[in-house]
Amino acid sequence: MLEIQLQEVSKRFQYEWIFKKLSLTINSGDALAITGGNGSGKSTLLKCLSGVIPISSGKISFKLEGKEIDDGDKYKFLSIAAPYLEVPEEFTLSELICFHFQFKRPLEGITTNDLLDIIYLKEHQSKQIAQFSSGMKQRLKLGLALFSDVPLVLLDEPTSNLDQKGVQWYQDLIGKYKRNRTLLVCSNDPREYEFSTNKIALEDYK
Ligand SMILES: Nc1ncnc2c1ncn2[C@@H]1O[C@H](COP(=O)(O)OP(=O)(O)OP(=O)(O)O)[C@@H](O)[C@H]1O
Repeated sequence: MLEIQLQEVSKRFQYEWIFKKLSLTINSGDALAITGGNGSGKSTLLKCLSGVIPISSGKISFKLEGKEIDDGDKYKFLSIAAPYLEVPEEFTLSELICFHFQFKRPLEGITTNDLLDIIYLKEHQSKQIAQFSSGMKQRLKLGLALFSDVPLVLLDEPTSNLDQKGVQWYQDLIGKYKRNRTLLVCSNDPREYEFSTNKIALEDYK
């Protein structure tokens, strides 16, 4: 059971405040939509939450079964799919999945073969990622994030580069595999977060 608490969290780049005094509790199993116009700070907030970049003030705490997790260990409990996160292009698909699951265990009961089927890329398993289309890469990123056995899944613009079939696939995937995990989705597209249980708009924290 992972609980995330944000206490008066603010972030600025040089003299530009991106968001200010954001306080929020995200309970285990919540599906939170983080909305806001272009440039409002959605990706910045996700990066702060994952520990990729520091916050300017306030506190973000992760508590697992009531015990606070050290900042340096937070990455172990989360997975991310985002447009700015690249996957190593020199690997084949099978090699990459195998590599990824050496660091993050797959969801219980899911094998590499299952994942290849679910992301409908089985016939491309021996192809180098460099030769993937943008939609194929996106299905791969979503698959790796959702099928990692972590209590927190962070998704930034999850349907970017997906066609209509891909959007439907994404919605079905969340329905089937969210399980009891916490999900945070940064988005401007309601189709990406229609399942959400809570929603914040970053315009409210300027
Ligand atoms: N490393 C950085 N240095 C300086 N400014 C930055 C940096 N990263 C982001 N910003 C600024 O922070 C603001 C928020 O950007 P961010 O990418 O978080 O917005 P967003 O809501 O995710 O936008 P979009 O919907 O277009 O993806 C922008 O003004 C952006 O220029």
